[in-house]
Amino acid sequence: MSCFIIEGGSKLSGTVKISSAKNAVLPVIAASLLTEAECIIEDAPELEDVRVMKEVLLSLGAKVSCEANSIKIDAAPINSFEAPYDLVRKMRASFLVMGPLLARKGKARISMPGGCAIGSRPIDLHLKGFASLGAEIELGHGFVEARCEKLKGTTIYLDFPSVGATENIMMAATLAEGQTVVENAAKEPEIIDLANFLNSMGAHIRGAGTDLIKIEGVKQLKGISYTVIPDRIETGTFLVAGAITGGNILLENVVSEHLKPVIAKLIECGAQIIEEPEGLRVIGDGRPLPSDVKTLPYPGFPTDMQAQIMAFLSLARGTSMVIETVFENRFMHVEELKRMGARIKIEGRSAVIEGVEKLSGAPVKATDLRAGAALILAGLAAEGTTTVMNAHHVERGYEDIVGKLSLLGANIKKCEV
Ligand SMILES: CC(=O)N[C@H]1[C@@H](OP(=O)(O)OP(=O)(O)OC[C@H]2O[C@@H](n3ccc(=O)[nH]c3=O)[C@H](O)[C@@H]2O)O[C@H](CO)[C@@H](O)[C@@H]1O
Ligand SMILES: C=C(OP(=O)(O)O)C(=O)O
Repeated sequence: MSCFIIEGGSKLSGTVKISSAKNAVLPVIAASLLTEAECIIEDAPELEDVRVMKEVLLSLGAKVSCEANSIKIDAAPINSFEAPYDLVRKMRASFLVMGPLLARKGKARISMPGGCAIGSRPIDLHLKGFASLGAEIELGHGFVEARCEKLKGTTIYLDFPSVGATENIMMAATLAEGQTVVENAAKEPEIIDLANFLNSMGAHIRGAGTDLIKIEGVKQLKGISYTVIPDRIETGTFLVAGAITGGNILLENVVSEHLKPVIAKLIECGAQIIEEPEGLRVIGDGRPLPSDVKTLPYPGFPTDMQAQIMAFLSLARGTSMVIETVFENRFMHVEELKRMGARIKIEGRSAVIEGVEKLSGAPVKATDLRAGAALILAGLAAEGTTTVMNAHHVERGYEDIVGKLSLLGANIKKCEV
C-alpha cells in the first residue's frame, strides 16, 4: 500500500502546469468507440483512471497505443461487447462505453458499477435514456445488458442533470435515427468538450452547455485528433494549495471561466486571485475568513471541490457551513480532518466547521480521490508530519501530484508501506 508523507509548513511558490481534465478525457476515450476510424487524444493526462479506460477499450478488442502523451485508438476491430466487473468496479466511468457500444454495435453488456465511498450512485437515468432510445434493457447477475436494432431519436427528460447520463445518452444519440432532445441536461464544461469532440467527428449536437441538448443522428463518424480542456478540479485544488499555505503560485493551462464559483469563494475567504496573461495567480494571506459553501451541479460550486475547500475552511477565523447536495455520503474526509485537529460537526448533509488556528500533522486515510486531495492540502498547512494512506485514490485523478507540489516547494514524497 502506498502513502504520501508531507512535512507541513512550506509556503508554495512558483509555476505549475495544469493537466488535461480527467472527467473530459474519460468520456472522450469512450466516444472513440463510435467510429471505425482512428482517433488520437493529444496531451492525455497520465492517470490511473485513464489507464483503466484504456484497458476497458483493449478488453473490447480495440487497438490502443500510446506515444509520449498521445493515445491512439483504433476501434475498428472491436469484437466484444462486455465490460467486466474487474474493470468497472475500479472506475465507474467505464460505464460510459455503454452508449457508444449500443449506438455502433447494437449491444452492450456492462457490469453494474455499484456504489462507492461517496454515495450509492445509481445508473437509472442512463438506462432510462437508453430505453427511451429504443434499447431493451435486462439486468441480471450483476450486469446490465442492452440491445437494439437501431436507436431512434426521442425526447428524454433527466430527473437530475446527471453528468454521466447526459454524456452516455449524447454519445448513443449521435448515431441514432432522427433527433434526440435531452431536457434538464447537465451543463458541465466536460459536456461541452465531449460535444465538441463528437461534432468534430461529424456529429450534429447543439445546445451542449445549456439544459437542452439536441442531437441530430448521423450515419457515421470520422476519426480526429483532439485535446481536451484543462482540469478545473486540479486547478481548484492548486488554488487552494496556494491559499492554504500562504503561498504565491501561478497556474498555467487553466480556463478560469470554468472555476467561477471556486474563485469567488476563495476571494471571499481573503485569497487574492489574479488573471495574468500566462494563467491564474493565487496569493494566500494568513488564515481565511469563514464562508458558507453549497455544492450544486454546474455552474454551482463543484462537489469535486467540496473536500478541498473544507480543508481550507478548517483554518478559518470563524465558523463556516458546507452543504453537500450532489452526493449523499461525501463527508468521509471529515473524520480524518478531525484527526488533524479540525473542529467539524456533521448534521445530515451539512457540515459545520469551527475554524482552528492550526492543524497538526497526523496519520490519516484517503477514502476517495478528493478526500485524499483535501488531506494533502491539510497536510501542507499543518504543523509536523502527515501521512496520507491509500495514495492510489489520489493517483486516479491527479497527474504527478508529488512532482508538481515538490516543484512549488512542498515537502512531500510517496512511500510504500
Ligand atoms: C467521471 C466523471 O465525470 N465523474 C464526475 C461525474 O460523475 P457522475 O457522472 O457519476 O455524476 P452524476 O452527475 O451522474 O451524479 C450526480 C447525482 O446524480 C445521481 N444519479 C446519477 C445517475 C443516475 O442514473 N441516477 C442518479 O440518481 C448520483 O447518484 C448523484 O447523486 O459528475 C459528478 C458530479 O459533478 C462528479 O462528482 C464526478 O467527478
Ligand atoms: C467523483 C469523482 O470521480 P468518479 O466519478 O470517477 O468517481 C471525482 O473526480 O471526484
